[in-house]
This record gives sequence, structure tokens and C-alpha cells, in this order.
Amino acid sequence: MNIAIAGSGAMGCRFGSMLDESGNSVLLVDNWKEHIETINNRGLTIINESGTHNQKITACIPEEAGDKVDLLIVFTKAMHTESMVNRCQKLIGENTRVVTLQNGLGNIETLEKYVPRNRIIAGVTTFGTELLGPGEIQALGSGRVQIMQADREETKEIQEVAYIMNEAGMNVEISANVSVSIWNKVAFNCVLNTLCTLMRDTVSAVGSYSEINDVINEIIDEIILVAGEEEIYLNKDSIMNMITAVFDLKMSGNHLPSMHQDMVNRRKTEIDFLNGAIVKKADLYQISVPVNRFIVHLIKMMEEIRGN
Ligand SMILES: NC(=O)C1=CN([C@@H]2O[C@H](COP(=O)(O)OP(=O)(O)OC[C@H]3O[C@@H](n4cnc5c(N)ncnc54)[C@H](OP(=O)(O)O)[C@@H]3O)[C@@H](O)[C@H]2O)C=CC1
Ligand SMILES: CC(C)(CO)C(=O)C(=O)O
Repeated sequence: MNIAIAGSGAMGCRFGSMLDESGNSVLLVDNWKEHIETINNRGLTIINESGTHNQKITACIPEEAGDKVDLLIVFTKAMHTESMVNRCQKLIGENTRVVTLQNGLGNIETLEKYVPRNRIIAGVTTFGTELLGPGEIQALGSGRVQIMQADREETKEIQEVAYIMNEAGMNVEISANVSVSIWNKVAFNCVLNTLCTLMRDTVSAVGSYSEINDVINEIIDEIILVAGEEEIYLNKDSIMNMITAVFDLKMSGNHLPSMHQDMVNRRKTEIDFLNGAIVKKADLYQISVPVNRFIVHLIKMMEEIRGN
């Protein structure tokens, strides 16, 4: 399959390299010129449990990208989805499927401005990856992917996408209710990405707090109320299990979530698309969400004080 990755940071490089390795033709598209030049001149460096590997793969800025592709996988941070897809329009033909596995709420709605819902594939992933510097990623551990067509139809196209992603080792499952999968992941990120950023520590360190379940409960209860207003009914136990399972060092215990990486690198975080999106919706539905509102303030305060 001809595939382009729109936004080739940590996750874009990881997914792009896996799909290229399994026999697809992959183009990494990104904004960061030094990163692009390093990948083209020296290959992409991937550090994982088995050592350091170098993979030859082609990268370019959006304006230099060529023909229409079969699959465009968007892996920018949520606030850059619109500008990246806008700049990648010449890669999108009438048969191109556009995939988003980004964190946060609102990614499907942004993509819908450029492609109809039946050609959008949305989902979530638990693969954790870090961008160490230009042309270099740390891809420790494994993960899973859940996807579905945004219009919820299970067509042969989505099956084909799941097939090629599975061939690349991505542990893909077609989700019967992708909205629930996305909201569950949002709840997960609203807890772990923010707490690890605020504590400046790993997932397992946050999980070791003796009263952690109380903290998680407070955040999640509010999210479940807001989701209910949109007729998305979340199961609290399964969200709690999803979160507490990764406290184990063998899971992503040692992982520093993407929001923590952004804060350390003085980049803007995705807070507006996580707890910030919950607060915005809560205001609309006139629901009180003091805990999530306070977390948004703390993260924004950190962003402002550090000067992004
Ligand atoms: N990392 C993870 O473990 C996971 C991330 N996700 C989600 O996937 C999406 C993509 O995340 P992720 O891959 O982590 O994003 P990254 O921050 O690694 O990359 C996103 C973009 O940021 C820019 N960028 C990053 N670092 C620098 C730098 N030092 N200098 C200049 N530009 C830089 C690049 O383009 P540009 O200049 O255009 O911004 C890059 O394309 C997000 O929605 C995230 O929440 C989901 C699961 C796990
Ligand atoms: C890897 C994972 C699942 C863990 O928090 C994530 O979504 C992130 O870092 O943003």
C-alpha cells in the first residue's frame, strides 16, 4: 500500500517504520526540517529492547510530497491536525483513507473538513514512543490499536487497513464502538498524562501513591457524566482497570506520557483536547467539573511559567 504519515514525530516515525518494514511504501511527512534532513541523510534511528537500529526511509515537508496515497495516517499533536492536513491535501485522492489514532477529542471533526466520514478511520493506540532528537526515536515495549470507520460501517477497506497494520505487528482490533474506545482513551490520558506531567514522574511512580484510586475516581466520574450527555456510556470499572494495569513496570510503568515529553521540551501540550475539552463540553451541558477544571489550570500554569 502507498502510505504517507502526516506528522512524523515519535508515533508517526514508529508506525511509519513498522509499515515500511512490512513491505508498504511509506513517506514520512513532517514540518521539522532538521528531522527530515537527518532521516533522509542518515536514516531513522530506532532504539528498542533489542538495541539500536537504522532504517532507510524517505521523509519530506508537506509541500514536497508527491502523488495521492492509499492511506494517510495523521500523527501530529491534536492542535496541529488542521494545518498539517490542509498542507497535505494533494496527497488525498477520492479513494484515500485518512486515519487518526491521535489522543484527545475532536480529531474526527477536524478531518471531516477535508474528507467524508466514510473515508475516515478513527481509533486509539497504546504504543508508547519518544522522539529523542532529530531522526531518532525510542520505541520501547509493544501496544495495541483499535480502529473503526468513523461512520461505523465495517467495510472491506477497514478490514484491509487492519490487515496491513497487523502484518506490521500493530495488534489491531476493529472496535464495534469506536466512540467508546476514544472516550476511554481520553479518560486514561486525562488521568495519566496530566498527573505524570504535574508530578514530573513515570506512570508507575504516579500509580504508587497510596490514595491514587481516590484521585482517579474524581477525574473519571466527571468525564463519565459529560460523555453521558453525548449518549456515550462509559464503564467506570473498565477505565479503572485500563489505568491501573499500566502501573505495572512490565506494561508502560516506566513510560513518560507524551504530555510530559511536551512539557519538558517546552512545547504546547494537548491539554485543550483532553481535560480542556471535557471542561468545554461540561460548560455547554452545565455540568460541574471542578477537578478537571483545576487540572487544566495547573497544566496551563506550567506551560505559561515555563514559557512555550
Ligand atoms: N508519544 C506517545 O507515546 C503517544 C502519542 N499519542 C498521540 O499521538 C499523536 C502524536 O504524538 P507524538 O508522536 O508523541 O508527537 P511528537 O511531539 O513526537 O511529534 C509531533 C510533531 O511535533 C514536532 N516536533 C516534536 N518535537 C520537536 C522538536 N524538538 N523540534 C521541532 N519540532 C518537533 C514535529 O512537527 P511540528 O514541527 O509540525 O510540530 C512532529 O511531527 C498525539 O495526538 C499524541 O497524543 C498516542 C499514543 C502514544
Ligand atoms: C503511551 C500512552 C498510552 C501512555 O500514556 C499515551 O497515550 C501517551 O503517552 O500519550
